[in-house]
Amino acid sequence: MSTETLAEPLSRAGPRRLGSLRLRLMLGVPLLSGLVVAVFEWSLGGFESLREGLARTGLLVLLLSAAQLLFVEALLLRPLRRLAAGCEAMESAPMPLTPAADLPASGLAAELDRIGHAMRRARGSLWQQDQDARELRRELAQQRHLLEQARSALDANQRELASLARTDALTGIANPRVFDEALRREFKRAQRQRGLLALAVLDLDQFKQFNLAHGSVVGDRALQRVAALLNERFKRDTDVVARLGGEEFVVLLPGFGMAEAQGVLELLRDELRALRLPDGQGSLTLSVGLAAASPAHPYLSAQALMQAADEALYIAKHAGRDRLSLAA
Ligand SMILES: Nc1nc2c(ncn2[C@@H]2O[C@H](COP(=O)(O)OP(=O)(O)OP(=O)(O)O)[C@@H](O)[C@H]2O)c(=O)[nH]1
Repeated sequence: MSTETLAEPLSRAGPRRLGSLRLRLMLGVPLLSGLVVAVFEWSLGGFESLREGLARTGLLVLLLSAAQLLFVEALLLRPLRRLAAGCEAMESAPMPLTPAADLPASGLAAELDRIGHAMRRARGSLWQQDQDARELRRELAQQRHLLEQARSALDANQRELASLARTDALTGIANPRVFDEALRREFKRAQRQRGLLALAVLDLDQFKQFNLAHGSVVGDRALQRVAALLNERFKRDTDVVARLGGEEFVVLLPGFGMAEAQGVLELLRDELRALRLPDGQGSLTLSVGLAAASPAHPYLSAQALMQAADEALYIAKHAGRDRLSLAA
């Protein structure tokens, strides 16, 4: 049974109810006893006079009342009041515990005091457990909050890592791995659908000289400008622009044949030549090797298409740079 259940009826027996109990005992028991004695004596021989009988009965009632008052007060009501007070105290914060040595040693009062004492101890212990549980709940909420923060930081790190694994750190465009995947995917699609696929390898001319003349920091910014220009020019969903490494870039144009791709790449070369480089540091030119797969001009594999574009670039370089060369 919980202490609340135990405490309720006892604490409800407050001072008013105990007072009424005392009144009933004080009046009822002596009157009843006096009446019984009077009837008994009268049956044995009767009183000499009615007055004498009434006086003896009244005296008896008074004596019994006094004795009963002492008995009820000392042995019953006082301990009950203490017990009720203990129960009321259980409704609030724990009371300081009475040391066991202070409790009466024996008798009804001692028993009731022990019960009250035990109930207060139980209440104190429950109160303490409740406090501990609240503290634990607070700590748990804090830990949960920290865990949420750590989880979202981890998610952000994972997203960043995934992005780093797919992009070129300097320019932010796709890296060779992403390009390889796209080339294989688009080549298979073009084969399946008997479509067109153009592939251009682009290499900045004399970039070593540019770096030497302007420094590698300016060289880095020039590479970023070129990447941004490529991104702007080739922005269809299916276009793929990547940096293969150093000053070499690649563009994959699904749906484009040789002539169409050549047209946009020549425009790009013009734009690059006119590109304002950081701090007005001269200009750059571009050599391009272009290959295109079509039903009329198929390639055996994606690697073969790539190799054809590479060979075309080699020819453009050896023919004097700053030009676009078509694969045979
Ligand atoms: N600033 C900068 N330079 C780079 C980077 N990667 C490669 N390079 C430089 O690019 C230059 C490439 O030189 P080369 O391979 O000789 O090519 P090139 O000078 O452009 O000559 P051609 O290709 O024959 O026209 C080297 O000096 C590299 O150090 C980079 O990320 N930043």
